[in-house]
Amino acid sequence: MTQSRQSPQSPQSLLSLERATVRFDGRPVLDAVDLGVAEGEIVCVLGPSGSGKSTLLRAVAGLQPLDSGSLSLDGRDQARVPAHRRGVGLMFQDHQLFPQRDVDGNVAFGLRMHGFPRAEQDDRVRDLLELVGLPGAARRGVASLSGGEQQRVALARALAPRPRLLMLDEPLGQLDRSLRERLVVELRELFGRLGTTVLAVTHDQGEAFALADRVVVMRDGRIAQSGTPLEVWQRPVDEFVARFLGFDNVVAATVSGQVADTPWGKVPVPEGSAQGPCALLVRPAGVRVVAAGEGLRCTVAARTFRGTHVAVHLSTEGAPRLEAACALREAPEPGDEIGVVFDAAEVVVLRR
Ligand SMILES: Nc1ncnc2c1ncn2[C@@H]1O[C@H](COP(=O)(O)OP(=O)(O)OP(=O)(O)O)[C@@H](O)[C@H]1O
Repeated sequence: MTQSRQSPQSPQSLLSLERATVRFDGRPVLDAVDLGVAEGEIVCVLGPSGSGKSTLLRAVAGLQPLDSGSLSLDGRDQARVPAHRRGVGLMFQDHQLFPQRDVDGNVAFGLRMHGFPRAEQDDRVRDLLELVGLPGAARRGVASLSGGEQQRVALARALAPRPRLLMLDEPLGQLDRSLRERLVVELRELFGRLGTTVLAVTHDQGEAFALADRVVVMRDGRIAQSGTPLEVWQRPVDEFVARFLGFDNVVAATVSGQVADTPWGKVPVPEGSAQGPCALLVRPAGVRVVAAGEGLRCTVAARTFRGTHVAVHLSTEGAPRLEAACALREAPEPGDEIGVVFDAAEVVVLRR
């Protein structure tokens, strides 16, 4: 497994979970999770529905007690610390703004709760609205704002009490794709500038990879893999993570030396790959189309335009379909008979 940069016990960890476990009806929904989040780090937790992401956030926020294991912030155990004393900020998917209040009333909410003097509240609200790109919006009613603007107000509200840890649950879930892509870049820049430590949960891998310093993939209450976006993308550890990331060229194989025996024939593997039976991933970029008569014989079944390339779906006798990533001008047509060779640099031997 790829190691995270911080061990859960690391003295630099702002947040540290050790064997954190939550059970519902006897079933572990968080199952002995070890996780450290360093000061200033942005960690995104990814995983399919029901894998325990929200339960993890709720446990850190103090909304869900652990059944066993421990959770500390700044090295202090939080078992007996109620939610409102943990100094963490939470922003949920449906951002739950107060519809009857204006923007100022929403952003200043936490500051009023904490008894900040009025002048300081006003200063902070002004600064935060500037920061999230809504200068001068303090008097607007939240109902008159667009979805993206409401999201920014929710973010300003979560940031206002200057939480030492900001937690985001599907922060951009409701928004359309182009707005999400823009906001995620802005968020990363904003958190970097403020030095905010962030633990975010999303099921959108694009969002997680764009936002995070480190990605944590969860499966059935456990951490399947943790690493930088590049590490996880380039070297998914097992078939679950590979398929979750959208890779479909995964087959059972047996590695011997620098070659794997697969239903697609012999596939070269990188030097030093683990030997013996495994699951094998061939990234679409490693499926190279060559002239018919060379390599593995395939027929083009379909093509999908993907903006930067064309995904070409290939059928071949007696083996699962293969996806190849082809340059826009070079993609073969459906029905074409072609040959395929594999590029070892794009092949990953996965843990069984
Ligand atoms: N209060 C509860 N009582 C019983 N079961 C619960 C409770 N809260 C969550 N669960 C169950 O725990 C599992 C994990 O739920 P959780 O909400 O943490 O998953 P998730 O990864 O956030 O999913 P999603 O992406 O759908 O929000 C699910 O099977 C869910 O049904």
